[in-house]
Amino acid sequence: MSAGAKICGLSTPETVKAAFDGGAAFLGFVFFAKSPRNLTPEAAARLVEPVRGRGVKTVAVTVDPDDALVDRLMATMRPDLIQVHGKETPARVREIAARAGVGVIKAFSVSTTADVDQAAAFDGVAEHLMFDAKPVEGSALPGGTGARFDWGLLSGRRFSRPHFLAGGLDPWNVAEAITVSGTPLVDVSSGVERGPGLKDPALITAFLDAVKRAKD
Ligand SMILES: O=C(O)c1ccccc1N[C@@H]1O[C@H](COP(=O)(O)O)[C@@H](O)[C@H]1O
Repeated sequence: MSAGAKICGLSTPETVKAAFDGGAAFLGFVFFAKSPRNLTPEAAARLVEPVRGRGVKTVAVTVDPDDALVDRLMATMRPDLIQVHGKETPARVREIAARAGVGVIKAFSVSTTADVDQAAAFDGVAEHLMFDAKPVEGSALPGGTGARFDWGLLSGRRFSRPHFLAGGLDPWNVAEAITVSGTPLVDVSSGVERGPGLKDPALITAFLDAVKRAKD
């Protein structure tokens, strides 16, 4: 069975359509002021309307979200999942899931085996775990930078629910990343862009085709 894919940082109807038509399992929308992909919850609500209830899961990507943002997202965009990409604890992940009434994707910054090990405390708490590359020192963004980590660190790792590999994936390397890591889910942002925050429908299609062809 091929891996499932999340296309992250969508901001136009054309790129939402390309991701949906290409068979993405998850569509991600970013709510982080420093990101070139930042949206308002109201803008994201308009973007997800055409695909709501059509089998694809929508994801609100956040960094240490406060309760006000969680409430606003649930009142407008109504995502299927909330991704948290900051320093959230297992207790905070539980709280966000209970408050929102939807599952949480907890992201980790990885450069060593120990970084992967820390995820054990969230297994069974978060709906999905996501392993992303550690950003370079001083980066304004915790994700969406195109940085990669050693995919082999995930080889043989099993969790109670399917996990994501993220960080520096693109249409040309994703098949190898799936083979090396054995990951069931992949996530991409900058690797399907022609400039910061500018998603390219043709690159989205190429990425999803490469995922379908990959062998795990
Ligand atoms: O994409 C962003 O701008 C972003 C902002 C804040 C938190 C997370 C963000 N992106 C996440 O990082 C992964 C990997 O990005 P890339 O493929 O290396 O560019 C992305 O898919 C999002 O989940």
